Amino acid sequence: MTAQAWIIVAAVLAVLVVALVVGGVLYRRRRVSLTSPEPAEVEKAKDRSGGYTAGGGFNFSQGPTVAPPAPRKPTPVPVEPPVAPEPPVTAQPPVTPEPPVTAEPPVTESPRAESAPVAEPESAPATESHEPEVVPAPEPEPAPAPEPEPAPAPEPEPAPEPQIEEIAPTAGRLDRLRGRLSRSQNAVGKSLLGLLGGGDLDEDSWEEVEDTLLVADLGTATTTKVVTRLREEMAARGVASEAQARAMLREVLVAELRPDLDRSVRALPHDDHPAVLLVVGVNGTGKTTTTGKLARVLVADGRRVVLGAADTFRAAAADQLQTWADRVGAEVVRGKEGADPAAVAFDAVAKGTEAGVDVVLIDTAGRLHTKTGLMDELGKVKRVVEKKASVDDVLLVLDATIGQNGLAQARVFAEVVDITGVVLTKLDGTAKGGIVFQVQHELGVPVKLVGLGEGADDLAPFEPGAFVDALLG
Ligand SMILES: Nc1nc2c(ncn2[C@@H]2O[C@H](COP(=O)(O)OP(=O)(O)OP(=O)(O)O)[C@@H](O)[C@H]2O)c(=O)[nH]1
Repeated sequence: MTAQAWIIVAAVLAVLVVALVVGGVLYRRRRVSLTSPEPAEVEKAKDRSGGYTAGGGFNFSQGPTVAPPAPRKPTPVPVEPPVAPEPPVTAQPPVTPEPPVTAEPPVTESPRAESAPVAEPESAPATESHEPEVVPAPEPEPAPAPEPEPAPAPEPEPAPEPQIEEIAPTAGRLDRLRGRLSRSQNAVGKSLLGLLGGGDLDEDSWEEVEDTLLVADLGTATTTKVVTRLREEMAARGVASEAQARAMLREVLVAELRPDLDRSVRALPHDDHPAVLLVVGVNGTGKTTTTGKLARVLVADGRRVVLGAADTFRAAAADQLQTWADRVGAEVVRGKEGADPAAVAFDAVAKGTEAGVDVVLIDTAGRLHTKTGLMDELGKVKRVVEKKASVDDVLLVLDATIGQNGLAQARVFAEVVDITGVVLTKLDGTAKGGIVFQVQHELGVPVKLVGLGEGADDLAPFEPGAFVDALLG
């Protein structure tokens, strides 16, 4: 072959290679991708918080990882799931009684449905043969009126998108809500500072200090401790001004609130299942409200939340929770009225795990701590949930306005379920915030959150320093 022939062959080969490469690229571009989107994209799609991330304030942590429950047997729940939808009843087409066909085996439901008589088409096929008929001469057909345009089928109304609300920033909540506390609390602070600021106190004045602390619901044990420490500090340092008195009082009260306690809400998910939080307490303390407010905080933090409406005694309670959930785009698992609360709680955790959410918050029914049966039932709720996943936080909701009575409730609840945190609600409406000291002292469990109003964002983390500042005005 001549050199010229070689050049021609090489050129043809080069053109072929280029054509193959270009063809390959075009083919790839046109192909429909069946791979799932990048995990980050999925995360983004699922995140309904609008990318809002709290800058601090609330402190979330992961609960201790408990060994997974033993592999479940086919029937893991000892209770009937309440919300299992009834199998859809498919309407059977009317069946004309047929003469019994003896040779055939008994016909089961579905073949029967298939063998249902098929409606004849209205117009008989043109090929059918008929007796010759006298057909009248066709009348001249009037010009066909223009067919009216078929009215477009009304588009099904799209279900109204629930209005997702904007959530107040979670950082610095207690600071912003401090005014709520101080309005009702700082009468206590003023009176204490008035007494201590004068310097040397006589016995009557110390008694007055004691009375003030008792009226503020600090309880006898805490009051005695606080007064003893104040007397020691006063003797050691001396107090010449109200500012010094304030500093000393603040130090003693903050120390009494045990700033070392872990107040984080254990709402961070585990590797293979969501965090599970149980919200318990007496009727009307603010459980549902707190569950809703907490869901908002979590959503604002970019978490995906499922709410379990385990208050099955009152349909209104589940509705109330549903409203809270709709406002932040969370999902609610609820049962029929009167369903077993333990089963609803179990279902909520199952649903949350399956959907890969971060947190499942379970709102339980209010119960009188004096009703043994109801309290036993609460224990059952926790045990049943734990067949699915460990409960990370059991939050006892206490109404701060009821003072000492709240403590009695706390004791009974603590016997039935291991309380791991307290939410003190309605601190905006009471001068008895001292119950915080007692609850922690009695239960050895930290107050983690405080409710400071009926507003959707009136929930704040509890911070001893900020609380005492509010108390002292
Ligand atoms: N002022 C004030 N009111 C609150 C606070 N938290 C809850 N509430 C109100 O307390 C009332 C009872 O709250 P719920 O959340 O329904 O109480 P619950 O414990 O779920 O009640 P049951 O379902 O009956 O057990 C409602 O009117 C709430 O708005 C708070 O921090 N401050």
